[in-house]
Parts: sequence; C-alpha cells; structure tokens
Amino acid sequence: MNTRRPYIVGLTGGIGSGKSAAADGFAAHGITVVDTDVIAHALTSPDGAAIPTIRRLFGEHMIAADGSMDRARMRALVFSAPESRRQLEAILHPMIQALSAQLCADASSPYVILAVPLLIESGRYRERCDRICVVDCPEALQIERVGRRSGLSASQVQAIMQAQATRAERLAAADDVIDNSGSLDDLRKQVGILNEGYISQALLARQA
Ligand SMILES: CC(C)(COP(=O)(O)OP(=O)(O)OC[C@H]1O[C@@H](n2cnc3c(N)ncnc32)[C@H](O)[C@@H]1O)[C@@H](O)C(=O)NCCC(=O)NCCS
Ligand SMILES: Nc1ncnc2c1ncn2[C@@H]1O[C@H](COP(=O)(O)OP(=O)(O)OP(=O)(O)O)[C@@H](O)[C@H]1O
Repeated sequence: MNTRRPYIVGLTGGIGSGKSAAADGFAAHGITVVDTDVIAHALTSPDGAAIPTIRRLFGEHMIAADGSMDRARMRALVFSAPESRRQLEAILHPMIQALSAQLCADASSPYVILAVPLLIESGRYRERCDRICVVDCPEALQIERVGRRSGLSASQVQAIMQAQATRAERLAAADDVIDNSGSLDDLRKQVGILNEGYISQALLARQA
C-alpha cells in the first residue's frame, strides 16, 4: 500500500454530462480512476454488501431474480420520493465513501481521478479533492444523450436532474471545466491538456 497521500482530482457533472467518457479519457493516459457509480453498482450486485440491508428496509420486491437490486424499480421509487432516496443513500453512501477512500489510497498513478456524480451535493468528497473538474454541457444535451443511451424519457431524466445540483452550482465550484458540448474527440483533447497540468500539479504538491 501507498503511504503517501495521492493527489486527487474530483471529477463530477450532472447525469449524462459525460463523466464516464471523460474518466475513460484519463484512464487512457494511465491514470487510476475511482468511480463511485461503479462502486455503487458493485455494492448492489447479486453478492453486493448492501443487498441484505436493501432487502430488509425496502422489501423483497426491490431485489431482482438474480439477487441484485432491481435498478429500474429503485430508480422509479427514489426519484419520485425524496425520503426513499435519502434512505437508499444512507445505506450506500458510507460504504461508497469508505471503499473509494481505500481505492484512492492504493493508487500508484501520478494522480487519481475520483469520479463522483454527487461531489458538489454531498460534501463528503470535496475536502478529499485537491481540485474539482466539472464536465459540462447544456441540459438539453444531457437529456438527449441519456435518452439515447438508456432509453429514459425527458421527464425521467429531469426528475433525476432535480435531485442534483444545478449547472450553475457545479460551475461555481469548479477549478477546471471540460466543455462536452462538442464531439468525443473534442472531449479527449481537453482531457489530454488537463492531464498534463494535473501531472505537473501533483508533482509540485509532492515536493511542497
Ligand atoms: C437510483 C439508482 C438505483 C438508479 O440506477 P441506474 O442504473 O439507473 O443509474 P446509475 O447507478 O448508473 O447512476 C446514473 C446516474 O444517476 C445519477 N444518480 C445516481 N444516484 C443518484 C442520487 N442519489 N441522487 C442524484 N442523482 C443520482 C448520477 O448522475 C449517476 O451518474 C442508482 O443510481 C443508485 O443506486 N443510486 C444511489 C447511490 C448513489 O447515490 N450513487 C451515486 C454515486 S455516489
Ligand atoms: N461528446 C459527446 N458526443 C456524443 N456522445 C457523447 C459525448 N459525450 C458522452 N456521450 C455519450 O452520452 C452518454 C452519456 O455519457 P456518459 O455515460 O459519459 O455520462 P455520465 O455523466 O457518466 O452519465 P451518468 O451520470 O448517467 O453516469 C453516453 O452514451 C456517451 O457515450
């Protein structure tokens, strides 16, 4: 295990803004990506550590035939009932926080990308980040891209956006902004430039 605290760049953005695409871009430069969405999926997979508590608190009907959390059913519930969303978050967020901290500590790349959709909202991660990088695009593009990827309707995506910080709040918290209103190639170019900067900043931080 690494004893030195890694330099951490928090990567965030609204639903469908392009966080995963940006994270893939950093990973292509050899940078370790710790993605809280990936951790949340693992915790709610058939053998996931959160399944027994979800079964107990939400009931058997929230567990799919394969033993995983029924994601579509849970999505429909939590984005129409804030109390249920907070209940699910109370189960998952402490586990996600602990696992993501461990994965960051174990990383050996020049810096770590910590991808967290709720970075601005939760307050759990901000103090762990040396910089905050926001992936941004107009809301209409978020809706269009999520619709194309996941088949969700505009109103379903808007319900999720209601549970997130606004675009203006995220931009106000950003040290760096990736403008993802263009092509995936434009996105990769911006990631390449930021990567150079983050490597230098991480080196400087280590020498300080
Ligand atoms: C509600 C769930 C079941 C929907 O599953 P689904 O497969 O449709 O979405 P997925 O997990 O891939 O998340 C996609 C996006 O939804 C948004 N989102 C997810 N959870 C939340 C939340 N609690 N509040 C606001 N937005 C959220 C984020 O933009 C995320 O990137 C799932 O997102 C979930 O378990 N959420 C609770 C865990 C959580 O807060 N995850 C965010 C990482 S910290
Ligand atoms: N610049 C782009 N041009 C075209 N499609 C894009 C672009 N960026 C991302 N996409 C596509 O839009 C969808 C959403 O992008 P991505 O999954 O990276 O967003 P995300 O912020 O991780 O989403 P979520 O919040 O749902 O996890 C994906 O299908 C992705 O391939």
